[in-house]
Amino acid sequence: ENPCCSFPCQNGGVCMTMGHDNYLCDCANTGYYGDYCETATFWQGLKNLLRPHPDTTNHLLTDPGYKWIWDVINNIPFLHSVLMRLIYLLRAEMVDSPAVYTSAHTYVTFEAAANTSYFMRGLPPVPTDCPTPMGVAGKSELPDVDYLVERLFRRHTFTAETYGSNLLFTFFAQHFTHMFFKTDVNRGAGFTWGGHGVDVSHIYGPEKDTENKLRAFKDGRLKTQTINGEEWPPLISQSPVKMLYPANVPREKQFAIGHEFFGLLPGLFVYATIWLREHNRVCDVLKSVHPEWDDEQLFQTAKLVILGETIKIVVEDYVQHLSRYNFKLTFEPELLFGQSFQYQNRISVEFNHLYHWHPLMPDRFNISGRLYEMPEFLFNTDVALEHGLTTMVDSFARQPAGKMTYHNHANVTLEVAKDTILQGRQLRLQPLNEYRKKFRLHPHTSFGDLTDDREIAEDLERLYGDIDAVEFYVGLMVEAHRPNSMFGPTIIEVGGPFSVKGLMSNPICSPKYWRPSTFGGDVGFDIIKTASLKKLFCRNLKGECPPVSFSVP
Ligand code: HEM
Ligand SMILES: COC(=O)[C@@H](C)c1ccc(-c2ccccc2)c(F)c1
Repeated sequence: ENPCCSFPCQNGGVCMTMGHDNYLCDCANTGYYGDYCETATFWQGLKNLLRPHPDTTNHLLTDPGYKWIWDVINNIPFLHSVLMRLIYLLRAEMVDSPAVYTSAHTYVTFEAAANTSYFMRGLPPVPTDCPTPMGVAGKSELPDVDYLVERLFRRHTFTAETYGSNLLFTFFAQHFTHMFFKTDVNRGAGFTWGGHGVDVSHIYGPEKDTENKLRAFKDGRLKTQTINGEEWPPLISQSPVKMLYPANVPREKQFAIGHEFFGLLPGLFVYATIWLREHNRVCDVLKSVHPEWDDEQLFQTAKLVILGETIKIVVEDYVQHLSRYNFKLTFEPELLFGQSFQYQNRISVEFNHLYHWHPLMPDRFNISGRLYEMPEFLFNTDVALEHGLTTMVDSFARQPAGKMTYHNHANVTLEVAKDTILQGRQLRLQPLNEYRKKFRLHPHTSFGDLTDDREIAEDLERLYGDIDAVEFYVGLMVEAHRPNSMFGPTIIEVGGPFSVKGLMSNPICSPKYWRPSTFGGDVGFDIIKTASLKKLFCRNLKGECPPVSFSVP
């Protein structure tokens, strides 16, 4: 058997087989040494002393008892900037850049860096010639997936998200992440057809041809149609882009949106419409300042402003909400100028899997008193037009999201959960505990340490046999949440680095882009710097603006 199957090398050391029975741990550039890279060098030891355990950091940042400290720090610009820069750098450094692994190789390849059809891998696949599917731990067979989904995921009664997250949050998560989580099902789970970052392809299309079909080619604007006095996305008859609708949706009810899958839910349609209106609004603002500009310059510049607004809102509204930090998170690319930072990103398959937040979805939707069961809501292209956008937003703002935990998958999403586990097996993802170690968390020592539900702990023990054999997605879904947190520690400590790196490594954050002239002067730059979720909606809705935020009012 392959001696690297037990993942013997610690602290980022690389396991290299030496003949059929031996191995070597390559500790180069890790700050550690020894047979297993287990001993810290002097400087690494010092750094380790200065860096509190992630659970401690999270506690300090989220526990209400310390809120007053952060209220002070948030108002001391110098101190706030130092800490914000630290978060950027400490999170981003945990993400390999350039990418080193693909799902097809257990060793470093140039292909990993060069071939963007691959999702990146945070950890290489489990070698194929190992005693068990998870390396050496656990049984020779992994648990039956159907049993796992029924036993762990099926929702019995809806559990609301602890801190009041609403459906605006749920649909924002789905809408935003589908911009870069685009598994190329034809090639397999390790492949993507997406663009590896915040490229706003979900608004403008995945490539130039779609973008050209969505454009009006007048004043920089995107095509719209007016229905009941409101602007909406065009129909595919006006913009013949590829859209995935089921056969029961007639063509004259099929809308043209930047992402082919966004006919799936009215929540995605609402966000697509809001961003479409915002793009056209920005074009009008830019045109008033630059009457000399042609359609192309107005379009390209508005697109850059929309991209900037997206990252601003994701950092300061969305991640601020889900991290539950009392420290104010800010989008300030200038903090990284002069630092060693790579403005490049690669989406990893582990980030994709950990972001399968289907439990956030309710079983039915309450649109101003009218209840829609899931089957009636899916691919429904009438509901938003019937109620009007303002009512849709108001209803989503008031409806609670589901909690990201076990026994909370709506029926219609059970199949997806099953798919995710199967894909994890196909991709030979390493056990949850190996990811915890890579992201500086202690490995779980027992099933009781992993989940707070005793019956599930006993059941998983019987199924997996060893805590070191628990699979990635299954482990994430049952993991006990941290106090004051929406998720388990592994989702936060693994998702955090991928999220922060993906946001701050965007080209517009680099010194050559991040300046007024890129965005049409201060007018465009200020739209980005003052963007917020509330403004995004309230500037683009008719009538009185609903209570827009990511929490129920
Ligand atoms: C009723 C609501 C939803 C339905 C019916 C649904 C359905 C699906 C389906 C059918 C897939 C493809 C599954 C596969 O074959 O791999 C998928 C993928 C995915 N879903 Fe959902 N989903 C819903 C809500 C959400 C939400 C709220 C999120 C939150 C982030 C989310 C995140 C994802 C992600 C990250 C993927 C992987 C996409 C890819 O790699 O191509 N989904 N979903
Ligand atoms: C991890 O600490 C951080 O850096 C904070 C700011 C942070 C950042 C990002 C996330 C995050 C995790 C999973 C998916 C999306 C975002 C998160 F949960 C926390």
